[in-house]
Amino acid sequence: MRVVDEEEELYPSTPGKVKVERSGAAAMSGQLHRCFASTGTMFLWALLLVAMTATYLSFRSLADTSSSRYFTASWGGLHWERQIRASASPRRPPWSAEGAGLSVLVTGAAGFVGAHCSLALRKRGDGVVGIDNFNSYYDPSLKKARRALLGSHGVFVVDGDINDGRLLAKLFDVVPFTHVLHLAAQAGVRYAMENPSSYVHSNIAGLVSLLEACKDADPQPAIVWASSSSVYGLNDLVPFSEAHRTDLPASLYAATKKAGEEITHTYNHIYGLSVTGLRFFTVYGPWGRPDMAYFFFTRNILQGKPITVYRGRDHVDLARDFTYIDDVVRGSLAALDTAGRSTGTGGKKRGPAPYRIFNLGNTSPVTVPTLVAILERCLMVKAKKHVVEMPGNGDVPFTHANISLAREELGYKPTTSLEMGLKKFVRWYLSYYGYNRGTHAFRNHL
Ligand SMILES: O=C(O)[C@H]1O[C@H](OP(=O)(O)OP(=O)(O)OC[C@H]2O[C@@H](n3ccc(=O)[nH]c3=O)[C@H](O)[C@@H]2O)[C@H](O)[C@@H](O)[C@@H]1O
Repeated sequence: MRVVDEEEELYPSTPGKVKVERSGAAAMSGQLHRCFASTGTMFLWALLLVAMTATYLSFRSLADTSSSRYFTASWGGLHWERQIRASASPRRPPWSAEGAGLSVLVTGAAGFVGAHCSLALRKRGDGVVGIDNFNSYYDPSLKKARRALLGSHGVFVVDGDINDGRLLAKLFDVVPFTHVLHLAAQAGVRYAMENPSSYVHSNIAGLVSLLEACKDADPQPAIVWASSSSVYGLNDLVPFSEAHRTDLPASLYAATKKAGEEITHTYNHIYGLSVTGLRFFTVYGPWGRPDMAYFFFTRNILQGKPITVYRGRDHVDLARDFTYIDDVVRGSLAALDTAGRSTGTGGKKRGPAPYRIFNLGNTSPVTVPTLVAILERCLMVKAKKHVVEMPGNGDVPFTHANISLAREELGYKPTTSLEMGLKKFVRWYLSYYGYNRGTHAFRNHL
């Protein structure tokens, strides 16, 4: 009885397959027992039963070792492969001014930065395939809307998890991706105290699973991935430069991003994978993440609900180097364009490959009260502010990027002020969610 219970837990979405075989085998043995009573025949059938049980057990262990829960995944098949190939094919000829198009696997493609980057790549003629697990960290309907937008531009997004090694291997089998833009992650600084294991699942285990697939792929892709400004942690030298220490994380989120930098370094060192880590600084904009302050402040202000504004020690305001999505997209695409090749084949390094890290910030920090004041102006509604001392929840008092390195090597040059970017965000927010009261006034105002 207990065995069956455990199985139900193991195969929650496929109760039929394995159990049917087993109960089928048991029923069959009963019938056989009645029909063939002679000892010799019984012995033969007993042997057959043992063989069947052995086959079943080896199938089960295979299922276990290859992450059985993915056996039911809705991917695979000729039609699916055709969709993947079509989506991955660059649409600009190799002799075009920009050169041959890239073929990019974007993880977290239904996420905020992932959707914007996928769209930008597609628009300039690169091939893009997305993968996203559509988890419910925030409203999955927003992720699905982003996927629909991508679909309307010919970008196919696979519904799957980067921890599914079989799926990743299949994708690399079907398409020789030139690049991977790895943006799938468990984001959010403060949520790490609520659900620490989700950070390990996505940012550590998921990253390793992806790197394993990349190192085995032939050709190996170049990897550009999202690290975070949070790796600077308690570093108090400003502006934050790539040369500063990053061994003082203030949150588990930051620690997993820092670990990601070390893990990618290992794969670069052992397998010759070309790696570029981008330290994003509080990225915001249209189609953004509802868990971020600017987003839910907007919602609460419009709904007349209070917002909590954290303040640092000695009444010092918190500040962030808020960076507009379009600037980050330009930096990310430049990172893909300048990424040198991976050098390994057959899982073996054939020579040194590039390992790079860049800050992608705005270089002009803004305090949280100023962020609120800008939103109040955009929304023409006064916020109900509730100012509290910053709780010990992983937040750092300020961030400020030095972007010299990205400017030199990527030509990165952010051009959007927080005022301008928030205007665009609010315009999108109102058009996406609709807001009956005074929508027209807002439209004219923006
Ligand atoms: O730069 C980064 O690397 C990180 O930027 C953001 O993290 P964070 O800067 O904390 O962004 P928000 O959660 O939007 O918070 C912005 C500011 O508002 C403050 N805040 C947040 C929430 C709140 O209720 N009240 C409040 O004052 C925070 O303390 C922080 O100073 C993202 O959420 C992370 O995923 C990302 O990695």
